Amino acid sequence: MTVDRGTRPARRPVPTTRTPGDDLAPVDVPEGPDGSESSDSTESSDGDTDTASRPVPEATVARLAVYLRVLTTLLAEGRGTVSSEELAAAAGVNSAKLRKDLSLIGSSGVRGVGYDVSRLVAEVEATLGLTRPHAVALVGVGNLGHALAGYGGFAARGFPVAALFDVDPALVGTTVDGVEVEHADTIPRVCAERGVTIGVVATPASAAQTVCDHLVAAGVRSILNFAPTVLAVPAGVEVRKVDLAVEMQVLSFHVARRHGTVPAAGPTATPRQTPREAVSR
Ligand SMILES: NC(=O)c1ccc[n+]([C@@H]2O[C@H](COP(=O)([O-])OP(=O)(O)OC[C@H]3O[C@@H](n4cnc5c(N)ncnc54)[C@H](O)[C@@H]3O)[C@@H](O)[C@H]2O)c1
Repeated sequence: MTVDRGTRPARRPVPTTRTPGDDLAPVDVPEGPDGSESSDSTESSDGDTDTASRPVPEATVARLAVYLRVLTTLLAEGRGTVSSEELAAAAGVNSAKLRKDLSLIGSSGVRGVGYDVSRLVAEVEATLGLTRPHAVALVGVGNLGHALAGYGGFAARGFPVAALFDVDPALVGTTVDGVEVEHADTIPRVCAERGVTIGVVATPASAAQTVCDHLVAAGVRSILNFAPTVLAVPAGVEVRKVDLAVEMQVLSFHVARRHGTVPAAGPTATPRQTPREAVSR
């Protein structure tokens, strides 16, 4: 899966207050076996005038979102600065990795002081494209969709639910958290009118591609898909697939490995059971 980096806003200039060689300098941290960050791991931001044009690895993007959650809490508490160690601990990563991540977006701390919280929030938000809210349309207001639509945390983090769609006559016309459920036939018109930028698909798999096509036709370029199917989209449209069962399978793998029940070399081992469905992310 890829992350659309083309729309990333230009990085704000960062004052060069860091002392050369201080302990907050970006550190080269080798990444995991997927090698996802290897292409960027040997460069420091020192003297690099092209940080904003370099791709930010997807694993870093995911961690930036976690750092932002911690930072916004600190900001709300009135904190002016935070050390890399404190921020890393709160985010659940090691501090070298955190410094490396932040160096990739051109952020650096000051020795003995740490990072300026409000400036770091602005820099991470700019990198994640969060300088303006993203109107979200959710399609399929069933068990999952209803729960997602009613979760206030999305709006609080810049993703207000602007539209809800379903085809069930019993649902169309009802409201969830003040937003009316409209018929899915109106997706193109309503999404265009409300400037929807993110579509969430929470329909059965059989309806997901059609729904996705309607969202794309309405100009939606980012889709979060909960349905257990792979969606085909044109170039320039990003799809992220969420599958909690896959996450649990990964957890299961780690538990099994800890207990020594997973052979080191999988291909030669006798498979326990073939999964009914292979899900790609
Ligand atoms: N990714 C995950 O971790 C995860 C977890 C739970 C459920 N799911 C998936 O999410 C989807 C929804 O699950 P659920 O339990 O809420 O199902 P549900 O049956 O309760 O809800 C589905 C809703 O989609 C609506 N719908 C059907 N066709 C539609 C269309 N063409 N346009 C608009 N709406 C339409 C239905 O009327 C219904 O309200 C399923 O595909 C399910 O497999 C994924």
